[in-house]
Parts: sequence; C-alpha cells; structure tokens
Amino acid sequence: MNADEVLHLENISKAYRLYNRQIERLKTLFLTPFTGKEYARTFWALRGINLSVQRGEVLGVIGVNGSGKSTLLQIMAGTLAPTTGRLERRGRLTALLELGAGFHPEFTGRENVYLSGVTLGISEQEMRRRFDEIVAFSGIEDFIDQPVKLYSSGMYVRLAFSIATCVDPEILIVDEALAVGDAGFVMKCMNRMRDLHEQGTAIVLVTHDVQTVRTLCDRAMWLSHGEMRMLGSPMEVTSQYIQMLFEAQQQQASPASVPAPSESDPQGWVVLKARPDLVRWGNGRARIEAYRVHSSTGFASTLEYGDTVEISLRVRALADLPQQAYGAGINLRNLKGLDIITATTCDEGLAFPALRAGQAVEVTFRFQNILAPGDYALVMNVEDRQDAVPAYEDYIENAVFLKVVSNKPVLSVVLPHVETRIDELAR
Ligand SMILES: Nc1ncnc2c1ncn2[C@@H]1O[C@H](COP(=O)(O)OP(=O)(O)OP(=O)(O)O)[C@@H](O)[C@H]1O
Repeated sequence: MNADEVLHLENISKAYRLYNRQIERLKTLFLTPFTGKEYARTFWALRGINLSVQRGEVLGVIGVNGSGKSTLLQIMAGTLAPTTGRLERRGRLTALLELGAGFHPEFTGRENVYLSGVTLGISEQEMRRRFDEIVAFSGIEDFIDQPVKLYSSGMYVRLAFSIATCVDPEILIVDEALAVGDAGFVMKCMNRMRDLHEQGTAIVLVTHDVQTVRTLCDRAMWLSHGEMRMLGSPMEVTSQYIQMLFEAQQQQASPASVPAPSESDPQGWVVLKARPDLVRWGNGRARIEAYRVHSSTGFASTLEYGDTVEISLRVRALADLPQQAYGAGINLRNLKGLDIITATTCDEGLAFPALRAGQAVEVTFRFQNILAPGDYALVMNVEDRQDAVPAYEDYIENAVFLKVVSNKPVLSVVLPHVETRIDELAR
C-alpha cells in the first residue's frame, strides 16, 4: 500500500455454497467427509475485485440488487472473509452495515456506546469524552438508558451512525442504512459525511441513489454480477448505469406497462403509482403525485413533431415547505440516456409559494415539440436549489415513455423552427 492508501483490495472473490435442497446440505455434512463428493453448487458473489481507496476520498458503490455490494462492504469492513484475494487496511475503520449489527439488544444505548468503543479498540476514557457528542448527534437522549431491543429501526440507525462518525475514523463504510432514517436525519448524516470528507476520512458508500453518488462522491464503482463493471467519475459511471437500467426497462416494457392516461380522468391526469421499474429517489418532503401530457393528439403519450405540448405535474408537499428555492423540473431523455430538453421553474425564475404539508401545486411546462421522432423518457423532479448543489425532494427517472412521430424528415436530434430565406441577387 502506498502512503495515501487506506484500503487495498487485490483480486478479492467471495464464493458461497448453494444447496438446491435441504437433503444436499445434510449429505454435505455427513457424506462428503467420507466420499469427497460435492453436493453444493458454488456461487461467486464477488469475483476478482481490484481496488484501492485513497485517504479522504468518497467512493460510491452502485449496482442492482444482488450485484455484490453488501458482500464487498462486509469484506472491506473485515466482518466477512474473502474466499480468495488479499485485503489491506490502514487506520480506524467504522462501518454501518446491517441494522443493529454490533449492538447487544439487551444492553442500553449507553452501554452499547461503550461496547462499540471496546470493539473499535477505543479506551473507555476516550469514549467517555466523546459520549455527549455521540448522544447529542443521535438525538435520542431520552432513550439512551433504554435497552436497544426497544429501539425503532430509525433509532438504531441514529445511534449507530453517531458512534461510527464521532470517533474520528480514517475509513467509514456505509451500506444504505441511512435510508431508514427520517428526512431530517438523512440530511444531517449527509452533512456529517461531508464534514468527515473534508477532515480526510475515506468513505465507501453503497447507495441506490444516483444523485447521492453524483453530489457526494469523488469516484464511483459499478458492480454487476459480482464483477467490477466500471470505476471512474461519478457522472460517467452513474450515467452509464442509468442507461443500463433504462434499456433493461425498455426491453421489459410492454405497451400495457406504460401508464396510459386514465379514461376515468377527463382532465388527463395520470396518478403515479409504485411500479417495480420506476426509478425514484428523493428526501420525500414533496412528491409528484400525478402528471399529464397534452398536445393536439389530446391527453396522449404520442406527440407530433412541431406541436405545442403541455406537460403538467401535480406536486404535493408532505412537510411544511417555506417559500425558498423550491421548484419542479422535467427532462425529456432519449434512449441513449441523454437529456435532450430540460426545463425547470427555478431556471425560469419562478418560485413555489410556501406550502403547508398536504397542500399541492400544479406546474405546467409548455413548449414547441422540436424532438426528432423516437422514444423518450419523461424525467420529473421537485428540487431545492438553496445550496449550490440541488437537493431533490422527489426525482423520477422514467415516469412515462413518450413517442414522437413526424410526417416530415427530422435528421438532427432536435429541429427547432428555423426561419429560412433565399434572396435572389441581381446580376
Ligand atoms: N450467506 C449467503 N449465502 C449464499 N448467497 C449469498 C449469501 N449472502 C449473499 N449471497 C448472494 O450473493 C449475491 C450478492 O449479495 P449482496 O447482498 O452482496 O448484493 P447487494 O448488491 O448488496 O444486493 P442488495 O442491493 O439487494 O442489498 C446475491 O446473489 C446473494 O443472494
């Protein structure tokens, strides 16, 4: 390992033995020692991972369910042994892997803080010094002397995250556990991770939230079927990843799976329902609950080139939203994952009114359809532009697919109306 490395993985692989039936497990237990015959199937959850994490860098790990992310983090954290390969670590490592991992359920929160100190090799005196800060950050002062078995999952995460981040780790490993906290705490955790990053802590973060990778990470790694598919800049890796999700979803999408405007709603609103293929993230303070698309073809997902199109979003506040830089936006994204048209209320200088929880607004974007014929995903979001980097209340990658048709050739990606003139010159 060079001086700047805190984690070094060389050819790390992890195999699990899988049994199709219980009897095979028993046979392995009782017969294999004598017959040498294998009854299990080997499944490689990770294969040949080479990676080095530098001091102070934030690495985001993405990949679909079952791609090996948790397995990799457990190996990095030292709670799981790799089948092959070599791992080196430098410095104090804290990890938030599974909910409640490392806590003794019968012990109180206070006792678990000190128990964690023991596990991390931190003296009782040092833990005593850090105790107040840990409890204050967790926000569960009132429950600190209750056994943690009585904690809600959110309280578990609060305490575990506080411990993991208040002990000056050189390496912090976080596995999506943050999703369990409420929006306020998730934001607090994000800020905490930014602070640690500035202080030089290396962070490895598994998340399904592409936006988190883009805003928090220095590098991103995409795992696919246990192998490293891509390692590089967050923007590059997440874009490729989104495109893959998008194409996979396109292949699956049958006409019936594309939500069509509801016939029962004469105003054309389509209510957004949870679908397995819907890629949606955000802190949940506001949600897009319905959308509608209108053009000369009516409330339909097929649009004529050149038509005037209106796309409306109905946004409902789920928490009180003071009047500030809130806004909504849409992108029309082609099948290569490129945003061809984007529009936001913030960029148009329009501010949302202050909203109380439960109140809704309708936002309409009206534009000339200059898109070349083809299929497009409609991406929609509610954003908060208070800070330089937007935060998203709700972000939906692929709410609906729109088809653009044209009876005149469009040879470019977009074709705006071009005033054209021929002037004959006098000889
Ligand atoms: N103890 C185990 N025995 C057998 N297979 C396992 C075991 N743990 C994990 N696996 C398998 O290894 C693969 C990788 O799992 P892992 O939990 O690392 O994926 P992941 O990317 O973290 O998924 P998710 O996003 O759903 O959390 C999966 O196919 C999983 O079924």
